[in-house]
Amino acid sequence: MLVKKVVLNSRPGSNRVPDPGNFRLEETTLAPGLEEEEVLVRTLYLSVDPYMRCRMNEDSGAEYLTPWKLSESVDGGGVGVVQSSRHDAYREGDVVTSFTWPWQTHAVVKGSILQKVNPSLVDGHLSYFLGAVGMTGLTALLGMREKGHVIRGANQTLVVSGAAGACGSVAGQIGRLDGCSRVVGICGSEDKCKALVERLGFSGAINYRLQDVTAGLRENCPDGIDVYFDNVGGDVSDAVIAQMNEGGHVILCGQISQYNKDVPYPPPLSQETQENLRRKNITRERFMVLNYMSQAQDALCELGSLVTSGQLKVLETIENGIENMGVAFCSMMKGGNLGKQIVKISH
Ligand SMILES: NC(=O)C1=CN([C@@H]2O[C@H](COP(=O)(O)OP(=O)(O)OC[C@H]3O[C@@H](n4cnc5c(N)ncnc54)[C@H](OP(=O)(O)O)[C@@H]3O)[C@@H](O)[C@H]2O)C=CC1
Ligand SMILES: CCCCCC(=O)/C=C/[C@@H]1[C@@H](C/C=C\CCCC(=O)O)[C@@H](O)C[C@H]1O
Repeated sequence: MLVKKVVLNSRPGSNRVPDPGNFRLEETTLAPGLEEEEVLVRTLYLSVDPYMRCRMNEDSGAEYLTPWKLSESVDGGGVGVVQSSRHDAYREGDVVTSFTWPWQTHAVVKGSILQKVNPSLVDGHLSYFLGAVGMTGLTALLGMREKGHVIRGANQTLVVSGAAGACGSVAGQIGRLDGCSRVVGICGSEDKCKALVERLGFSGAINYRLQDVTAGLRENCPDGIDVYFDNVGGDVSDAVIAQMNEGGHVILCGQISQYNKDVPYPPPLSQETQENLRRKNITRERFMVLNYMSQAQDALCELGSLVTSGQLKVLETIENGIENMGVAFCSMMKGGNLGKQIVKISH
């Protein structure tokens, strides 16, 4: 069978913005037949995610992220359908997902990398398994619950950076559903600010590209900030932490503003921000969703029912075609996405 695949064409270098030319589309032939434990899958949707920027480097900077190899098939989150199987757990027609799905139109994979999913959990919106009812939704839900210390009725103000993205858009909604009295998002466009307030029920939104974040926070958070879901790091996070209340909590989810720079993860904080955290006794704990996979099944069921009941709104930006994987990835890294950035590969 002739299939299309995306390989890593070149590395951007650890201090540069990635370019679609860093990826290359190739054709390859899948050998007929399957070995024992193997499964032939057809790809429906692929995910592009910020951590992939680190996998483009020779050294990813994180022990759990393997660098992609030059001229080899790239991989990441994917969802697809089983076409044939020599693994006991999978049958033709099953819908399956994986964190390490090859960027190919079809692929032969080991059954052990797949998990079977139930389409009714997402009312048939299978791309949600890569977003709100998948890895980024889990990150938002479990990050808020494990590190946010939200107490219903405690009149807490939550601020979310990267608020119109995949994790941020869910984190803000979970904060509201769990009882925060004020939820303010920080994001990079007027359209995104509008979507947060009008579609997702955020109390307010700040466009960090146009507005002074410090002034915007003073206006939107008159009682200070109790919980901060941090997706971006850098200057935005310094401004948020400066207005946090005594005993507040920072959920250190990601630091995308630093991923095109040659710095360790998490990147070092300024003296002033370190002093703010210490003086106000603010916790700032790193959260990694992969460390909480024992809670994944229950959390995915909760996310699924919040979505299907309409309590959790899903935002997605869908690009079409495997040839556009690099375009979609680079666009997401620059803020081209509203909600989860997905690439549709086949029907
Ligand atoms: N800890 C964990 O287990 C996990 C962590 N993450 C982290 O969560 C964060 C969000 O990921 P995800 O939801 O998938 O991605 P998003 O859907 O949020 O997409 C990335 C967004 O980052 C914003 N951005 C890009 N550059 C900057 C910058 N310099 N300053 C501020 N914002 C910027 C852009 O939005 P805008 O228009 O607002 O600039 C862009 O849309 C990332 O840091 C990621 O690494 C993700 C999954 C798991
Ligand atoms: C170094 C930057 C990390 C920033 C945080 C982040 O985005 C973490 C994301 C992970 C991501 C890892 C995915 C797959 C790892 C396996 C692939 C491999 O390297 O072989 C996600 O799936 C879970 C998050 O914790």
